[in-house]
Amino acid sequence: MVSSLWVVFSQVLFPGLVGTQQKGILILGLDGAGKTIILCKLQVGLVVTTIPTIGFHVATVIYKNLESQAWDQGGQTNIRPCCGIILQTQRHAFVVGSRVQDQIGIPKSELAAMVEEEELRKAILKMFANKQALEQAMTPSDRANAPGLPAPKDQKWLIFKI
Ligand SMILES: Nc1nc2c(ncn2[C@@H]2O[C@H](COP(=O)(O)OP(=O)(O)OP(=O)(O)O)[C@@H](O)[C@H]2O)c(=O)[nH]1
Ligand SMILES: [Mg+2]
Repeated sequence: MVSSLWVVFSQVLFPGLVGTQQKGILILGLDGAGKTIILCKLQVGLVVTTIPTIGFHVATVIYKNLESQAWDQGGQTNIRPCCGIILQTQRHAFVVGSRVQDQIGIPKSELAAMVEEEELRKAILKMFANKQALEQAMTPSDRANAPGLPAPKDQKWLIFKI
């Protein structure tokens, strides 16, 4: 069963999709942000117990006219070796936790490394502020303005709560 999260996720990443399409998604973010849970929820509609991802976790999600291969990169994994995958992947989602303590560890270097790639300079970065159901969660706009998330130069970016 595909969850309503996938409807949000796919519409944010691929607005106005027409006809049957195959698309790739790369999910990046700090360790513990909730990337693997999101991918499992997208894939099987269930919230599962996770362990930290070492390397990549790859899953195919099929919903209506969209078949997507999603790459979930462990937050402790160096971004550089995966640049080839980044460049082949049509869309990129950056997940941040929305609790104050999620700012510790700062995704700045990860994000900076990503947007520094020449091919991604003109990309629109879609960021997902996760853990919104928690009482102490910051709003997406507070999260976007919080320390540690640089406003990338010349980079349009959008933030969505999940
Ligand atoms: N309350 C709450 N907890 C969440 C949410 N998403 C993830 N978590 C918790 O955050 C922890 C880490 O989730 P993961 O999905 O494993 O995080 P990850 O981003 O894949 O982490 P790495 O694989 O280390 O990069 C788990 O204990 C989850 O239960 C959420 O939306 N709400
Ligand atoms: Mg993981």
